Amino acid sequence: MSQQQGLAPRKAALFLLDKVTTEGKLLSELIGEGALQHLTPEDRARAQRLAIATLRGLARADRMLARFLNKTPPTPVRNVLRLCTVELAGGEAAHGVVNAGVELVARNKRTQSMKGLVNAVLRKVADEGPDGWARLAVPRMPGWLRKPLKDAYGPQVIAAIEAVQFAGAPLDLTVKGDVTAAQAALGGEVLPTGSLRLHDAGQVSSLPGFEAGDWWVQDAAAALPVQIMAPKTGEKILDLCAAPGGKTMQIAAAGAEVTAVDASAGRMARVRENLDRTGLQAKLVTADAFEVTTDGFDAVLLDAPCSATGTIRRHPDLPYAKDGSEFGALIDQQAAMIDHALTLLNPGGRLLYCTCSLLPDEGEVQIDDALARHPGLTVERDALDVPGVDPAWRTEEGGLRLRPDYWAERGGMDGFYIAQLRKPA
Ligand SMILES: C[S@@+](CC[C@H](N)C(=O)[O-])C[C@H]1O[C@@H](n2cnc3c(N)ncnc32)[C@H](O)[C@@H]1O
Repeated sequence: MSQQQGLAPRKAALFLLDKVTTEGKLLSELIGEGALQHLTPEDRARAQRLAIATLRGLARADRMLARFLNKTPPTPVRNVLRLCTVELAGGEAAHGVVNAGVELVARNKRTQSMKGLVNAVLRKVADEGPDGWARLAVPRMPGWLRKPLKDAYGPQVIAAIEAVQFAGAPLDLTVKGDVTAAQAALGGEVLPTGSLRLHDAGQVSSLPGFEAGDWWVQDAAAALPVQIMAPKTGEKILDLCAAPGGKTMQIAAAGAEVTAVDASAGRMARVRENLDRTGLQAKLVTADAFEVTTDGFDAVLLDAPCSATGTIRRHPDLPYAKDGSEFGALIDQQAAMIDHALTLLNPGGRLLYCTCSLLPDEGEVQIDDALARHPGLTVERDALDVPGVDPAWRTEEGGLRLRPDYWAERGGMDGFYIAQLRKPA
């Protein structure tokens, strides 16, 4: 690869890093807005990989760099150093990475005066090599997030979660038909809960069965809410926050009549694509959940908008893009959504509430509060009795707490909270 070719994905990765660390943008938003569209597919994939790897190793890169810096440089220079440090840690040829780092700061008028510093620091980082990197501590989550999670789970659990987050996530698939046939085609491991887990899967759309719609990507933890809800053929089920549609497809595949609602038209387009690819049926409604007034559903799935703090294994940008300031509003909205969802259910119907959050305020506390607000509402402990679910994951109020460090030796799982409520008949 020529020097010039190597620079384009690095420049794009830096653009992403700068936006995440200074403007609080998520990678998915930036990529959705077309931030990588000018690149070739190969460079696009490389830029994305670089940005993700850098964010995953950010705290460790800062620790390494702190040894060689007297003071923190301006963010654009700091991000070049972080990116190159992570590349060097991954075993990339030192001269190529150091030259690229110097070139990246030299090209920008505001940073070009620091190219000598970048050159000197990156040479020292290169001397440390992957071994020096491996000796450093596992990166910690930023304090704003680590503190409440440490209060909830204790320091040992948080260290275990951070280790899994740093390791990254394998690819989990939910298979529409026979999982052993899919395993024969794709390899991997069938998890105790029935998802198929692939390590080093590569490009998803090139995998056998993608075009045919035999499966869809869905973390094993994210597949559990619908397994717990256990939709039946002919039931009328409302999926109130449906996009991109993983759970909608599970409900449809079970033979239920599903109405999928989401407020985002862009994300709803993904549901349409997913249904078309898998040949599954659902009625799609692009609307705010609070505007939905059609009632008479046997079950409602409320996969509520949340902090997404359970998905950091796959989305290492989140701790750097967010600061917790939006979470209070999300928690209030979740409670209001539970109350609204209950109005759409038939008497005796079930409400499956879940969030991909690690914060008890978005899980256990929501269920405690909902039970207190709605006399006669009950929580269904027996529903949690599905294959592969460890009884130790159950919580006091009757839900399921899934943590990223569960199944750590297999690659972990997303953090999730799941509970099924029953409306009085
Ligand atoms: C956790 S995601 C849902 C994931 C989805 N259930 C799945 O399994 O693929 C939450 C979704 O809620 C949607 N959302 C946020 N606020 C909403 C609202 N007020 N009404 C409806 N949907 C909303 C977001 O657009 C997002 O797609």
